[in-house]
Amino acid sequence: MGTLASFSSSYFDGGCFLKVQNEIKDSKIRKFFVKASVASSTPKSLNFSEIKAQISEKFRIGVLGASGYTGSEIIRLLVNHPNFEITLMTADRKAGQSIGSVFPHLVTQDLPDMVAVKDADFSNVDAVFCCLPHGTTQEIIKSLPNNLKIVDLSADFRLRDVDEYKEWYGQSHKAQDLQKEAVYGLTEISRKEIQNARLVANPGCYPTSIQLPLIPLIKAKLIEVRNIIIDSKSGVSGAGRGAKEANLYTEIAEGIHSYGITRHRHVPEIEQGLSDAANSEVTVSFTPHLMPMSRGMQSTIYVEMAPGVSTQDLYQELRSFYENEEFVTLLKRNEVPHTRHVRGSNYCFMNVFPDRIPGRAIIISVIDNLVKGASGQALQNLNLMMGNPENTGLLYMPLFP
Ligand SMILES: NC(=O)C1=CN([C@@H]2O[C@H](COP(=O)(O)OP(=O)(O)OC[C@H]3O[C@@H](n4cnc5c(N)ncnc54)[C@H](OP(=O)(O)O)[C@@H]3O)[C@@H](O)[C@H]2O)C=CC1
Ligand SMILES: CC(=O)N[C@@H](CCC(=O)OP(=O)(O)O)C(=O)O
Repeated sequence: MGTLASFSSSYFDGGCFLKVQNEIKDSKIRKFFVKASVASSTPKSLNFSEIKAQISEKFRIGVLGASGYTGSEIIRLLVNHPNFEITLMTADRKAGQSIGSVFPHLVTQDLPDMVAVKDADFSNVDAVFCCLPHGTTQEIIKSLPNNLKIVDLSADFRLRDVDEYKEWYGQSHKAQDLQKEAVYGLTEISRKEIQNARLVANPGCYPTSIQLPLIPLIKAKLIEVRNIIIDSKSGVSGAGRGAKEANLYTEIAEGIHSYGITRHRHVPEIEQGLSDAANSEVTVSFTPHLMPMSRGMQSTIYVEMAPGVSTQDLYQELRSFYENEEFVTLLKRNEVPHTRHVRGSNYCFMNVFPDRIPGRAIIISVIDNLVKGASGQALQNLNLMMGNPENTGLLYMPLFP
């Protein structure tokens, strides 16, 4: 099998993987190569024992809430991950079912059946993605073995102030010690802290699309922190898979509507992140809208620039802040970000435009709410926490058309 090393180097050096792929007889090793092809960071050449070691030493991953939209999205990403292997999946009403029966698009995957959280065996798991509704999440996380690394996709550990949590989420926090430990996981902003965290609070989808463009501009003092107006739009998968009358096709199709006006629970999360960046209290006007599309999110943000600052300055700042970032892309001047151009990917596309009113600018950012707004960013974070290159398993191009 010494030839494997040359297969690997010929693939990694020459990009001729498809040609050699069929010559690799061992299906497990072939699978490894297929998976490695999505990880840009895979070493240039590996010998056989290194390959074996990588195959057998995958981290064992639990997905809590595998029967939901963010759960199924993390599974979609994980099945092609070279260093992670799903060993546990949980559901609530759908406990006992196979993933293929609940999500037919995943029927080809050989995965464990879903079990109830109370019946889950965590001895077989190194890390979990917690894709559960807020409120229930904190109690479940509190009951997990404390050697597990956790990325929580719910809102339960995002707000540092437990009184604020109570005010916006209508219940007292039941895991306040863990809340103190949690690191807010906006990857591009808090990479170092995330690397050393045991529990990461993955940001909400709206806050991700809003904070990514605003934090660098606020830190550089290029925009006024008063008078920030944010208009956001989300696809319906943002509301989860649970059946709700308000999310019926007839209620969503052929129109859009605003909701949560002045009181959406992402307001304190957005203000917490922007206030940290400003080192002073920031308040925002934020109105989300529901769009007749399954996935995608756009935030259109109206800001007042600091005296003497131009949109060119905002553009330059975002360009230098994100120039080495894999997943945040500042488009060329005048190019308009579209949600359809990031669909199914972990990218955030953004741009800055001069307003007609002097001194004001309009910033547009787009993400896929289920990927950069949820499961993709969660995987980016767990990669960091487990010592993997951050982009591992995330280099899918957007699905278009
Ligand atoms: N959808 C999105 O775009 C985003 C969602 N989030 C957050 O991620 C989390 C998951 O969201 P999403 O996947 O959309 O939600 P879904 O409603 O689609 O899925 C919820 C999951 O949790 C399980 N579940 C529900 N109640 C319980 C319970 N009491 N005990 C154990 N398991 C339970 C469900 O199981 P079963 O199906 O068997 O009932 C299902 O697997 C939420 O906190 C959400 O706010 C964050 C960012 C974006
Ligand atoms: C369209 C839609 O309903 N979206 C959800 C936000 C999704 C999200 O990010 O929620 P978490 O904060 O729980 O993670 C909402 O407005 O509540």
